[in-house]
Amino acid sequence: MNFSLYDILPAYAHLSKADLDPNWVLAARRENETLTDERALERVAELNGWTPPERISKKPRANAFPLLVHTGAFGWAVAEQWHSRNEIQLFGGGTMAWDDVKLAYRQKLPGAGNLESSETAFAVFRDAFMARKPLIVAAIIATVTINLIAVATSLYSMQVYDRVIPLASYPTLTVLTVGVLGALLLDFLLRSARALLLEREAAEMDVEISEFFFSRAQAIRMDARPPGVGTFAAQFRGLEQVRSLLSFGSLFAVADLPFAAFFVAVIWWIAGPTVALVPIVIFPLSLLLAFLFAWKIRKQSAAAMVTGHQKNGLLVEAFDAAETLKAAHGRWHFAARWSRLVDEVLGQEDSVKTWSAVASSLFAVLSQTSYVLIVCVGAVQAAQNEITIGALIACSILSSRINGPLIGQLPSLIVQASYARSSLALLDGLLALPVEREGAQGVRAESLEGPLELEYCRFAYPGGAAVVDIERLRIEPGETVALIGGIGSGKSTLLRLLAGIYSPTQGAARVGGLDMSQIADEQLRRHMGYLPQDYRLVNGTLRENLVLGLPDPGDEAIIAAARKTGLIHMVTDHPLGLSRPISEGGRGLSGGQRTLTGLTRLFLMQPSVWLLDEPTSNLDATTETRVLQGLQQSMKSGDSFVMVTHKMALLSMVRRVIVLAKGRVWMDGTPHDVLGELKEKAKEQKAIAREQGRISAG
Ligand SMILES: Nc1ncnc2c1ncn2[C@@H]1O[C@H](COP(=O)(O)OP(=O)(O)OP(=O)(O)O)[C@@H](O)[C@H]1O
Repeated sequence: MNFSLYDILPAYAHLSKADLDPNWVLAARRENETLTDERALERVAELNGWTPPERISKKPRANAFPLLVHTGAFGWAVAEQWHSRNEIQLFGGGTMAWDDVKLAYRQKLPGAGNLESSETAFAVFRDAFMARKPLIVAAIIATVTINLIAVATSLYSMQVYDRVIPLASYPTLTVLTVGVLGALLLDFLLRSARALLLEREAAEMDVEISEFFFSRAQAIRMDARPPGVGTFAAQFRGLEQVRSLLSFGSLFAVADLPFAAFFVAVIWWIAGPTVALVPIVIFPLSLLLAFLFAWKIRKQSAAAMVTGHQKNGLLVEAFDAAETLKAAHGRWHFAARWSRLVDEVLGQEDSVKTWSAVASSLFAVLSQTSYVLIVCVGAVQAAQNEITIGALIACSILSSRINGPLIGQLPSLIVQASYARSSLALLDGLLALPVEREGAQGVRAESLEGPLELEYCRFAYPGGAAVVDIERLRIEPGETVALIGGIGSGKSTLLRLLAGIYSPTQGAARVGGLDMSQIADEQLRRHMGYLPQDYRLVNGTLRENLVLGLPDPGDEAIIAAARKTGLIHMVTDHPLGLSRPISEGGRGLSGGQRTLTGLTRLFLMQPSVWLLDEPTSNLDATTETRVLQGLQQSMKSGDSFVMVTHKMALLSMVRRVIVLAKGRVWMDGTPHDVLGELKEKAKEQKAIAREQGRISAG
């Protein structure tokens, strides 16, 4: 039998603790790939946009496993570890001689980033940078050579003035000119190669870093997410600010810094300490001033950045809540807030701009002053025959090299550095937020079958009091439960805790005896089918929304599920059917249509635990009946079912009702008992109200 990647890649992802996108197969299936041949992995990586697989040519060490191996006889397999000196252990049982392995690969799967690391944002950039050591070494060699060539051109001028002109020595001039032109050609080639190579690498670094931060942001625990979407998104722009500071252009400027000392040494060597004293004083003075400016604008640039993010947040909110704003005639209120923020940003940026303009002029003047003083001091020395005219010319050329490139870029570098510093602090804040189940690193249990349990479970939103406080709650497999209670009593929050979307602030939430916070997210999500109250769709097609995060079951299964929920009308009413486009957030669809899409997705998913938050609140009576029948058909006998509802009529479809009040379990029993108790309580309250009415009337 010839095993294909279809069979073994999920096992490889499982062993490498990676979160394999279930739709990875789609692209290959579209191309009718069998994925059994030697090149299959390279093609899969290319079709899915993954980084190309790393070929392992030498005998791997124990820490290099798991590996994907291809053998001529059996096709693809996953090597788990060494079995003996020359044999490898294969996933699913069996061993194989290493010599029989034709090809071995390591494949980096997207999202398999080291998300649990508590690195700082700076460390993320630094590591990406340091991972490219050979290139950095090449860049350093090029930088050294380019600077040496700069010395060569100044020495050329010195020789021309001192040796060629006085003696009219044309052969020497020819030799020197050819030599220096050759050096300039080399300079051009080195600069171009350095820029080309490094910019290409910089683009790769960008992809790597932005993917890291994107996955990290997506992995942030739901209950720890910052509330402002727009503000949160704007923080991401900080990545670009840091990136532009760390661009190779600015790094070259900084790399030139040590050469300033080298050029001063050359000036000293050519013209002696008196001339060298000029750059020795002016260069450090420029640097000192640069640090002073940086310190001066730091506070303002940080403030401008925060306000800029708030501006972005307001913009997103204004678009998101456009309908409410229009209905409430609240546009002016937002316009006023917008103008206030714009003024604030302008005010804060104003001082940054002023200081950077002052810095620009000052550095330009300092650079000129350095040149003038070198010429002036050099002229005195030349007049006293202490140095030659050639040496004077060479020193003036070198002075422009000391103050030129770096000092010229300093003002913009200072501003960039200041913004980048604030951005790094914000990105650090993002990295400090707790992530779900450490990305893909959680425990992968054999099975999650078993009860849902909460024990001494308290949950509070950031900065708030506990909204759920439950000592013990156990929902057995196969149980059907309705969660009811007044508005704001904590039903939705409790459902999210049961779904593992939120983690308890105190206590534990378990499924099948395992703490949910320990279980790999992907396994937990496959087990738990959670339908939020306001189901949002994502930009794409209806089909994409229906199979989001699921292995594509094919159109027939989708249509069958859509028939069960009634979503089928939405499919047949549109000329594009399942390919009907869905706009961001599912705008353009009714609330009921969005809920049906979410429900159909759950039917396709076939979870073991169904957690539905007011699933029928947007549905008409006929659709509600159809959906409930569909649910009963779709649920397997051991599936647990928990539904938040305000509709008392729905209690007949469950065996247990839990009533919440102020986040605590107030009543818990069969629908008959709970409804009876609720009626009793209502009667008591009426009697108390009547009594109070009589007393106050009397
Ligand atoms: N994202 C949030 N941040 C802060 N507080 C929240 C958040 N979501 C809900 N709350 C608060 O938690 C409490 C419980 O809210 P929850 O949505 O769980 O109640 P509920 O019983 O589902 O209400 P409803 O019947 O209105 O849907 C409420 O007081 C609410 O104000």
